Amino acid sequence: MALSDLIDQIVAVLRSLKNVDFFILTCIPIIAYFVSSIIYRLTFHPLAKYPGNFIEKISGWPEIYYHYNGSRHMRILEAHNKYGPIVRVGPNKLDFNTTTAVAAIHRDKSANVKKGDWYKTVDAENGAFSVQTVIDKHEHAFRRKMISPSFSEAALRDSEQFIIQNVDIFLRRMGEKRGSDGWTKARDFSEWCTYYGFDYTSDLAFGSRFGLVENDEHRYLADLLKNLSHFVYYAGHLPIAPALRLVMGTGIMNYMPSKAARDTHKYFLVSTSKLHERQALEEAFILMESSSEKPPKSNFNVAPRKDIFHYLFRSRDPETGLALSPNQLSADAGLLIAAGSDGVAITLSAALFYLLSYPTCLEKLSTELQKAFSSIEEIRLPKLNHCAYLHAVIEESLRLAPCAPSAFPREVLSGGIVVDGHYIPAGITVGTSPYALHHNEAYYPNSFAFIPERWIGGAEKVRKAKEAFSTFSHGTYSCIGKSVAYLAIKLLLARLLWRYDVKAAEEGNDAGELIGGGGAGKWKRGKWWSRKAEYQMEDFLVGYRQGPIVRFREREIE
Ligand code: HEM
Repeated sequence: MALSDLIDQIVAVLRSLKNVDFFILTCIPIIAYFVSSIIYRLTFHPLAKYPGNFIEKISGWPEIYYHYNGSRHMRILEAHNKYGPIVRVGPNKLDFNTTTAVAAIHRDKSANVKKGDWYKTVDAENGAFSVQTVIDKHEHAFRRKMISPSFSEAALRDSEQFIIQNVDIFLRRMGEKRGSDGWTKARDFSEWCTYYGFDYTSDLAFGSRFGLVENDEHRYLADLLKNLSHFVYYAGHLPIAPALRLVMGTGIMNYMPSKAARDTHKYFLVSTSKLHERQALEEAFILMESSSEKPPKSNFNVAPRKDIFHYLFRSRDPETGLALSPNQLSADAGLLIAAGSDGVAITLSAALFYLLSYPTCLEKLSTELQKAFSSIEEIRLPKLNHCAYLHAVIEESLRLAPCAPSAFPREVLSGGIVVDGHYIPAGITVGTSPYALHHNEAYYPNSFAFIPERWIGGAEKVRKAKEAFSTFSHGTYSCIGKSVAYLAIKLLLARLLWRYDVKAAEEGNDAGELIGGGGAGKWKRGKWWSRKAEYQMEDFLVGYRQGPIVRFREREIE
């Protein structure tokens, strides 16, 4: 059909409409609005001069789709490679790929920015913000002060023995189901590390483990958290987010058409019920202490452990004497389970993937561990922190697979901000993306290669690498659990490789590649996940992953 025939037919249909006047009166203004806003965004908008993909300059929808589809981190990197260090990634959004921008936006504690509105959706289920999602700067300072005692030196020292118990349970499971050749059956290491993440975190936060490593009763939690991350990641940017927040935390969530939305609701019910369990123990103990009649020995007359909530229940604002509200405690409970589990699990899986891909690095690390420790029990602090190569392997894994790979939104406040010599006015969202920074060749030459040596030796080389390293973020809002994370990663990786030989499993991998990399397993899904030598992640706020699929064999101890 010729174009003119098609147009004639459309006109005929329009003419046949009874309310043709109404149709024209409503359509024309809508079309005019869209056309004029596109023209404005490309011409007079304060970000008009910045480079970026056309579609992202004129609309925020592509970015929402990237949040949904898991490819955001790789698209941002591609945009930087194409357009340079400053890229317009949305009509009102800039992403920077320089260490000077990291300093201006994150390291500078007086930076004229606040957390973006997206944070409002993350904890809407709890009716209160967590320490991570609270937007008001003074309120955040208060929350950070309240949670700090849980992450003191003393608390870290206390937590080591509990992490070790979790590591030992994990190692026993890894050694099960051996064949006649001594090698165990194949297992998805990322899945088991996720279970470990939930177990050690619940142990440190609430003094009792979920027990995912031992049995499957609570393994559904892994899916709940993945779906929650995915849901809040994209839904927090939807134009209907304010309305959505009104129903979050209510029973309506159980009837939402999206499973991810329903799972978000379930996740917070579980984290809050874990908190209530811990609180009941605390209250029963306090009651027992104040009572003149001591009850027979039971769970309740043993002092609860000095876990994270032990400190949080006792924290008071020194000026007002205020404690955290029940909703604020619930929000922190949900955050702590998520924050403590995923980052550690991703790093461990990525580390094993790269060590198997780079056998000389594996050999070097194993030798360091065998030399440093004569028994597995010796593998603990402070000696653990003297293993330079172990530390370098972990830094390199955190660099290549940063747990939260894309920028967290920071909104410029009234008065603007200058970043890399550019004045950015109020209302614009700015950010730096760890995945893009970590693949910036100026800071990490041969950036896709796994080179732990980047983190050892030459002072200038290491200084440069550290400056761009953004996995834990920087400044006021940086990760408060960083030392716990390093301890949980180091203890598991060192004890695992001290005790077991490890190899990639052969089956399930028709491309002959290590699962976890592009080209293998589920990652056969197109251009964004095609780098075969890279540990692949889907960016759903935190990275979701698969593999490596591995086997273990008890090492012969000389
Ligand atoms: C490899 C592991 C980890 C990584 C990569 C990581 C990364 C991060 C990042 C990037 C932030 C800043 C988020 C933002 O700007 O919105 C953050 C905040 C936070 N993380 Fe971690 N984290 C890890 C482990 C942990 C652990 C083990 C805990 C506690 C048990 C924890 C607790 C927190 C808390 C409470 C915050 C909020 C801090 C604040 O806003 O003041 N994280 N983390």
